[in-house]
Amino acid sequence: MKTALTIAGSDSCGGAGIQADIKTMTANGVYAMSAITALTAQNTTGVTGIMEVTPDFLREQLTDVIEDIWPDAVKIGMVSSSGLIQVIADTIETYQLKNVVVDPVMVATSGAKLISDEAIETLKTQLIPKATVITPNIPETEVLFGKKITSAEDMIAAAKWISETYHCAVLCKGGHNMNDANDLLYRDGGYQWFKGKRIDNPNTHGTGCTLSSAIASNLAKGMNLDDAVDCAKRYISGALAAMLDLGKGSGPMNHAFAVEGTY
Ligand SMILES: Nc1ncnc2c1ncn2[C@@H]1O[C@H](COP(=O)(O)OP(=O)(O)OP(=O)(O)O)[C@@H](O)[C@H]1O
Ligand SMILES: Cc1ncc(COP(=O)(O)O)c(N)n1
Repeated sequence: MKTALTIAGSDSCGGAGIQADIKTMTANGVYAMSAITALTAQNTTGVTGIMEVTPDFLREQLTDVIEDIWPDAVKIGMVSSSGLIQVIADTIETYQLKNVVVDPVMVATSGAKLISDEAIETLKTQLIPKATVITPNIPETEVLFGKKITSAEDMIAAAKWISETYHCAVLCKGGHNMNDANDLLYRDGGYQWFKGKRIDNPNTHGTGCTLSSAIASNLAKGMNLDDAVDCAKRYISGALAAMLDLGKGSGPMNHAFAVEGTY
């Protein structure tokens, strides 16, 4: 069985972060492992608390996992401080980890800031250049690009600039566009659109975590990046279309929409 490791924050309500990642990896047929960067106390209406692990404890989790079970792919989500980002960057280098998907999580759907300003700089200089692909949403792309994005042409220009600057593939997600759900993949000097039908579902907590984990799962299984994104896009569309409706805010998706529940 192929394996994938998520390095991310825990979401107590189970829709995003480590919990979404493990559900997604499991539903996509790979063995999921985790190294937790922070505990969050949150639900579908907001984040009330964040308790980070120490850089040493993150390093210990990563070393224990990697030296025992080799991860065929790695997904990195919420990492809120520079010290933790540096540990992850060092670990990628030390073990020469491959198929590294970085979701540069900055702000939760509910509005809470999940990274410090200083950590954004470390993310840019230390982690993004080590990624196979990064998966920013539109606001995150604007932060990395330094300019507003108001059109499909802007998405292409931003993804091209980020890809050429940091030497990684860039999947600029269009979930924040109100008219469609088209994502743009810029890699190797060219781009491709992954078109999605917008699903009329207000429950989008954890969509970014889920998409990036599905891409990591597909890379672990040996798919090339284009196929990995294409299959991941179909998985997230299915999870959204299942129309789970839980909680008082923007609720989670049904990650197990294609999993048989009776044994
Ligand atoms: N209503 C929708 N219908 C169909 N696809 C959607 C919808 N909303 C988001 N998506 C898709 O979900 C994926 C995640 O995109 P999005 O831009 O929402 O990421 P995000 O903002 O990082 O997510 P998060 O909500 O976790 O912060 C993308 O493939 C996007 O196209
Ligand atoms: C631990 C953790 N990681 C990531 C997110 C972002 O997901 P979303 O923007 O869908 O809330 C989150 N809310 N919590």
